[in-house]
Amino acid sequence: MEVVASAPGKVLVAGGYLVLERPNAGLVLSTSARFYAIVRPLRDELSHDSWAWAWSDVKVTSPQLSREATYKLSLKKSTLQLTESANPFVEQAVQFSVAAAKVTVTDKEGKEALDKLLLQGLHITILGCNDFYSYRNQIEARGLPLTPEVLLSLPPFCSITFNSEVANGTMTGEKCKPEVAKTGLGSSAAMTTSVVAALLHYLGAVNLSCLGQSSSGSAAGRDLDLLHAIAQSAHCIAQGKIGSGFDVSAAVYGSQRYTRFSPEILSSAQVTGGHCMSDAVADIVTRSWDHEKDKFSLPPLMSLLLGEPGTGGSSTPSMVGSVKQWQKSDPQKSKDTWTKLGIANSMLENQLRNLSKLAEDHWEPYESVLRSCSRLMCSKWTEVATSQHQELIVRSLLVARDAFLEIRLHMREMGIAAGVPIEPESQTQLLDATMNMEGVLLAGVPGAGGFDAVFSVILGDASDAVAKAWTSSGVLPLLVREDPHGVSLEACDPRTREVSAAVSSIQIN
Ligand SMILES: Nc1ncnc2c1ncn2[C@@H]1O[C@H](COP(=O)(O)OP(=O)(O)O)[C@@H](O)[C@H]1O
Ligand SMILES: C[C@@](O)(CCOP(=O)(O)OP(=O)(O)O)CC(=O)O
Repeated sequence: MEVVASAPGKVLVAGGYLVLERPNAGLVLSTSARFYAIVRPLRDELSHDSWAWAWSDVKVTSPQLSREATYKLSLKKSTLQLTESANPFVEQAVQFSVAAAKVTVTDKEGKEALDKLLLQGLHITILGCNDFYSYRNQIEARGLPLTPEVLLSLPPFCSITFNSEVANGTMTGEKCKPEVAKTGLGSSAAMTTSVVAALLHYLGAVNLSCLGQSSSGSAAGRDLDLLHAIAQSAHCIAQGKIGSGFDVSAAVYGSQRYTRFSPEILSSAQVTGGHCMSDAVADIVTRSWDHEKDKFSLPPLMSLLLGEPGTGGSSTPSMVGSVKQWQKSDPQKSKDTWTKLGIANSMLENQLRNLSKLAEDHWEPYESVLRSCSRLMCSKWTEVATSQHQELIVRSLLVARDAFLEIRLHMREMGIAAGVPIEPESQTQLLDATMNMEGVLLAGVPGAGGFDAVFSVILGDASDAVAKAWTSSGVLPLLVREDPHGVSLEACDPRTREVSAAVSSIQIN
């Protein structure tokens, strides 16, 4: 038996920093970039004395990193014997998932099957879509143009390039491993979630075959909540800190309006540091997880485009630290900025929701006015509204833009006050220029901000023109798009799918 599960990467379009504190919300879009985890047994046959084994084996294969790690798994404690950690996210995902399966699979038949699967050993293969990684340097080094077509020509699940050691801390005298050059889509959250999903399904703790019918309270909804609790815990322990968790939530449930869980939920898992797995997991699964994930995605005929300006990387934890420091040192001003940001975030959300509703209720006028606006700069949008509904639609588009400009303004203010480059000048120029292009609704820095990436929300078919304009100004347009689906059970190894797609395209040609 083989189980393949996948989970998406994310883009936080609004709510950066604020989402760290309940009850502020973040608007997060999940993407077409996915991590895949494949779980199969290490051995098919078990010897007659296997029932007495205290240990089984786990092998983790990462073809893109040309890495293979093997571990001994304690069947009693659900812990891996670690001499040197190779991939803390996967290691924690394995420990938490095995412990969760033991805690939740309680029927006799299920337990017997679980024991057998564990004795057979676990072989986990991990694959991340190219969209998670930055290829900008190699493209430039080869003198190729910064176009999506060049990215498309890369083989799927390419080997991963590392940032140069100089860029990664050796200058400060620390000896550290080279870091993967990333695009900022939340690789650790998508990877952890895919591994937890594949393992929990493989071990019989959840059934991911009927995810289509998930709603809160349904069996599929409860399975997703268990998967979320385990993935979130494993992710926090591996990361050594508790962030807002919007990345894991998007990897599990897809695009959403997210309000964080209370960090106290993870206090016992944190105290044990993941060493006494069964106690930690028994505690985690009985806690009442209070994160909120309301349905939210882009209205129809709007698409998400990401670009890599390639001016360097930013460190989210240190930016968060500086913002928190500023909150302490200037409580009055920071509260004021956060209140304004909160209002603007809600305004943006409400307008996007309003547009989705208008599309649902008045599809024809919606479609025609969005198509017209997609060919014009925003200053001309009001001119093309020819009915009352279209006027409402255009008004809503313009209010959404204004709310977003307000968000950018206060994020910049916050960056200046905290002394961190949340929307640095080079990004401001690019974003202003982008927001003035035909058919562009929004352009901003995702998540914590910084130099690494920009996103844009674009009407109708205007994305190609924006991508071309970005290419000519040295910004690499990425292939990734919004895809509201969260975690998913896959029919097969994605590499075989890519091969059959390639074969069929050869036959067609
Ligand atoms: N394709 C892959 N296969 C296996 N491990 C991967 C792969 N891509 C990334 N990783 C690992 O995932 C982790 C990503 O962590 P991090 O850099 O903190 O990610 P992020 O900031 O994107 O969440 C690293 O430990 C890295 O080695
Ligand atoms: C500041 C934040 O609110 C948003 C950070 O968003 P990013 O998308 O920038 O995240 P990373 O992938 O961790 O770099 C921190 C948080 O919510 O945890």
